[in-house]
Amino acid sequence: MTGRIVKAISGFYYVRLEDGRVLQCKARGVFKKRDINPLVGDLVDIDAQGTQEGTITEVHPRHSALVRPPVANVDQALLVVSLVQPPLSLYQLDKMLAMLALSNIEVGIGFTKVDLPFAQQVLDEVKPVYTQLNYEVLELNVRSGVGLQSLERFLKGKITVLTGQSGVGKSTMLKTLVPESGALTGHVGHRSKRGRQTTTHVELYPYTDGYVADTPGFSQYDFDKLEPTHLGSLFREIAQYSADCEYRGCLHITDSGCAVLAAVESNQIVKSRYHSYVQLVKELQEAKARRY
Ligand SMILES: Nc1nc2c(ncn2[C@@H]2O[C@H](COP(=O)(O)OP(=O)(O)OP(=O)(O)O)[C@@H](O)[C@H]2O)c(=O)[nH]1
Ligand SMILES: [Zn+2]
Repeated sequence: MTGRIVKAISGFYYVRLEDGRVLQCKARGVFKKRDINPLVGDLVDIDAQGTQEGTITEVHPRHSALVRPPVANVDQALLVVSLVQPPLSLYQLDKMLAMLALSNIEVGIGFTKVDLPFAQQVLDEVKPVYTQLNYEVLELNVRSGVGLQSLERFLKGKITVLTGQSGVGKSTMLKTLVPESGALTGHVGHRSKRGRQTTTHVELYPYTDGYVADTPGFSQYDFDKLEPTHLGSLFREIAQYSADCEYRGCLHITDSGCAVLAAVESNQIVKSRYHSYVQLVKELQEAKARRY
């Protein structure tokens, strides 16, 4: 039988079969020897023992694997961002887009709380910036169900991780999409704020022949080790214009004659995006300095 690992806790893997049953499984001992570590998201073969338990006998090849959070075969992320309450931080948004680009995950942006005062104004300002960069942008009011059809289309048949800052509406969204989700685990990663950074608990919830993953968030660990000169490749428009930048190893911040700077001055690159980029270059330089 073949199934998908939807949860892993203390050496047990919870494998969901095509008929919807979930079996509690152990991994075969030989995996350790072969250095195979089954991950949530893996497609696996199992031998069932009775109706509740089984043994994982084979792990199918993965098309991707994230380390922090540990989850395999993720197709895309939905970056959940609230327009107001908490207020939109373009810097945080651009930083998370860059982090997801580093992990090589496709990403859509879900703006939430469109129903609240001033949200529409904020949306009108920022939406064109990101659609112009070819990000899929969803407008959502998770409480009342506005935008749920576009969300359903976005999630269909894919394994999607929900990510975003605290308070933006991820749990509300998950509860709306998968009403049982709250009852099952109580969102280990989300509820205990103090334990949040240390827990690596990931759970996949079946949704319209795909899965939605509830994760404690993406780690900054690998991002902080990034060379500042590589950051430009994670900003779509900066990557595009830096092809015309003649300086090797250019940070596109000070050199006159830099093609990226020229594009910023002529408004072909949006100023807020460039500000986020410059701020992040500084942070990476500081992180690098701390390492030596
Ligand atoms: N008005 C409005 N409120 C929303 C919407 N989505 C979520 N909320 C509210 O925003 C608050 C935070 O939502 P959560 O779903 O807990 O946010 P979260 O992203 O899971 O936050 P953490 O658990 O801290 O990671 C709750 O009071 C929700 O009811 C929305 O679209 N519109
Ligand atoms: Zn340059």
